[in-house]
Amino acid sequence: MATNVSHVDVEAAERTEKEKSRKYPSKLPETADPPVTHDRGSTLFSEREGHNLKFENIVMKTKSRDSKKKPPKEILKSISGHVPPRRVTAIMGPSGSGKTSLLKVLTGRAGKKSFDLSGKIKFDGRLVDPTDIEVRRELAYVEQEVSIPATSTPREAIRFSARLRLDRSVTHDEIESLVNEILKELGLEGCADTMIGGGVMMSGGLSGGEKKRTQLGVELVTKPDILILDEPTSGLDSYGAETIINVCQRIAQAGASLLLTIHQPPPTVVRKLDHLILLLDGRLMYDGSLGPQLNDYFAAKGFAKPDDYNIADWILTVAQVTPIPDLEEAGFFQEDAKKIKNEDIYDSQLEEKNGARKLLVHHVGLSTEIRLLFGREMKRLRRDKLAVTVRVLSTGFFGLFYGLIYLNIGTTDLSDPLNLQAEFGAIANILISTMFGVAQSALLDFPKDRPVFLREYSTNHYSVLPYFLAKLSIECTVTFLQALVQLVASYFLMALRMRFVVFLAINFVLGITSTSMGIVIGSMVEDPNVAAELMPVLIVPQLLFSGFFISIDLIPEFLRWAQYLCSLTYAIRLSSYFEFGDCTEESCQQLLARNQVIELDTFWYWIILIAITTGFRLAGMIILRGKANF
Ligand SMILES: Nc1ncnc2c1ncn2[C@@H]1O[C@H](COP(=O)(O)OP(=O)(O)OP(=O)(O)O)[C@@H](O)[C@H]1O
Repeated sequence: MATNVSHVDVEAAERTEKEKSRKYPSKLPETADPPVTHDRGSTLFSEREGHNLKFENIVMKTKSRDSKKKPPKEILKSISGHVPPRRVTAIMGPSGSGKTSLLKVLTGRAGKKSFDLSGKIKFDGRLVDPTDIEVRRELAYVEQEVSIPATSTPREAIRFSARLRLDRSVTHDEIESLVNEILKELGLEGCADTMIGGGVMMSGGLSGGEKKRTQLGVELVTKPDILILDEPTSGLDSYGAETIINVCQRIAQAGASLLLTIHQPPPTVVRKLDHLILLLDGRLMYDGSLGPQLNDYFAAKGFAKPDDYNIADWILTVAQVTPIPDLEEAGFFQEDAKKIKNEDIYDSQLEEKNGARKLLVHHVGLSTEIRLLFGREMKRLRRDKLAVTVRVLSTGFFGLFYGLIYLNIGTTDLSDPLNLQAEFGAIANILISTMFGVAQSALLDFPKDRPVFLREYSTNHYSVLPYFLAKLSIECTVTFLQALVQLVASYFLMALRMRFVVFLAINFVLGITSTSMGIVIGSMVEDPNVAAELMPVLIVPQLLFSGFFISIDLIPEFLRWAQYLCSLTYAIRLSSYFEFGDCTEESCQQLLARNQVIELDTFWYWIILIAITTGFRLAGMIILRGKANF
C-alpha cells in the first residue's frame, strides 16, 4: 500500500513537474541548423569559421560621481545569451530595452569611463576581450550612424577599407573583384561612383539606404567570422531591408555568426531570421530559436499568439503591454537567477591566457597608409569645391579689404606715431585674419571627421600618426593657398616694408599653428556647434596677448606666462621686427621695446611657433587616440 501511495505520489509529482515545465519550460528551444547553401566560388560569401559567441552575466551600469544624488542606472541587468554560427540572430525588444547597449558591450565599444561593466564574453568557450585589436579582426561591427566621408563614393569607401585592412599580399585585381562583388551583392552598382554626400555645401548624395549598405560593404571586406549590425534595416523600405537581410543570411550560411538588432521586422524579414534574443528593460526574456518553438514557448507561458499577429509583432506586444511582475510570474527572465561572481569584462590578459587564435594579417606599411589617406584628403579638397572656393575667396576678400583700408601705409613717415600705429595695425589685422580663417575651418571641420576617424581607427584601418601626417600635409597646402591669396590681395596695396616671402612665411606658420590649436579643441568635442561656441576660447586670449590692444608689460605678471602659448604674439613680434627693425626713429624703437621684440631672439620666435604647433598636434593626437580606445 505504502508502495502504491508512494508510486502514485511519484507519478503525481512527475505529472505536476511535466505540466509545470510545459507551462513554464525552463530550457529555451535551441535553434535548428538551417539548410546550408554555400557560395564556394565567391569571395564575399566564401566559407569561414564562425564562432559560438556567448555572453554571460553582462551587467552595464552608468557611472555616477555621487550615487546618492544620482544613482547609477542599470542598463543591462545580468544578461546571458548566445549567438550561434551559421545563423542570423536578431536582438529585439522595445525601445530602450538595451539592444544597442548590448551590442556596444559585445563589440568592446561601451566606454569604461562612462560605464561599470562586468560579465564574460566567450568565442567557442575561450574568454575574449573585444577591445583587443586581434579580437576585433574576427568581429565586424556596423553601427547605426553612417560614418563615411561625404566626398567618397561607395566604390572608393569599400576599396579604401579593403586596401588598408586586407593582407598586403592581396593583389590589386583581387581587391577590385571583391569591391565589384560587394557593390553587386548590396545593390550598389547603380550608385557605385556617386558621392556619399550629405554636407550642406555639397550637391548630390546617396539615399539613407544606399549609405547604410555602403557602410555594411566597408565592413564586409574582411570577411568577418562574426558580423554585428545595429539596426541595419531601420529607415529602409521593405526591398532595401530584404536586400540587407539576404546578404546577412548568405554570410551566415557561409559560416559566420551574425547578430543584428531590428525593430518590428516585416514577415518577409522574420522568415530569414533563425535565432532570437529578446530584451526587456535590460533583462533577457528569451534566447532561442525563432521557429515554431518560439510560438510554443510563449503559448506555454500563457501568451499564445493570436492568428492575426505575426510572431515578431506578438512578442513585442507582449513585452510592451504586459506588466513586468506578470512576466516574472510567468517565468520569463529565468537567467536572472544565475547571478555568479562577475569578472572584468574587458581584461586584456584574457585572450593571452586562453590561447586565442591569432589572425596573421600583414598590414600595409606606414607609407601606403599615408598615401591612401592623403589621396582621399586630396579628393575631398577637389570635390568639396564650394567649401574650398568660399574659404579662399573670403580670405581674398578680407585681404583686399585690408589692402584698401591701409592703402600705401608702408610708404608713410614713421616719425609720426599715428602712421606707425596704423602700419602696426595693418600687420596685426592681416595676421589675425589668417589665424581666424584657418582656425575656424579646422575647428568646424574636425568634429565632422571625428566619427570617420574613430570608426576607421578602431577597426584597424590605420594608426594615428599617418592620419595626422596626411591631414597635416593637406592643411599645409590649403593654409599656404589661403595665406598666399590674402597677401597677394593686400601686401602690394599696403606697400609693406618687409619682404613678401617673409610675411608669407610668418602667415603660413601662424596658420598651421592655429589649425593645430583648432584640432585640439575640435578633437575634444563631438558636435560642430559646440566647436563653434568654443571659437572665442581659441581667439580671444591670442588677441589679448598680441601686444596690439595692451602692451605685454601692462598685463599682470601672474598671467604673462600665457603669452608663451599664443602663437599670434610671436607672429606679431616677428612681423614687427622685419617691418620696423631698420627704422631708427625713436617711436619705432619704442614700439619694438613695448612688444618685447629683441633682434637676437627672432630665431627663437620661429622655434617657439614650431614648438607650439608640434605641442598642439601631439595633444590632438593623444586626445583622439584616447577617444578611440573606447
Ligand atoms: N550614456 C548613457 N547614460 C545614461 N543612460 C543611457 C546611456 N546610454 C544608454 N542609456 C539608457 O540605456 C537604455 C538602453 O539604451 P539602448 O540605446 O541600448 O536601447 P535600445 O534598445 O537600443 O533602444 P532603441 O531601440 O530606441 O535604439 C535606455 O534607457 C537609455 O536611455
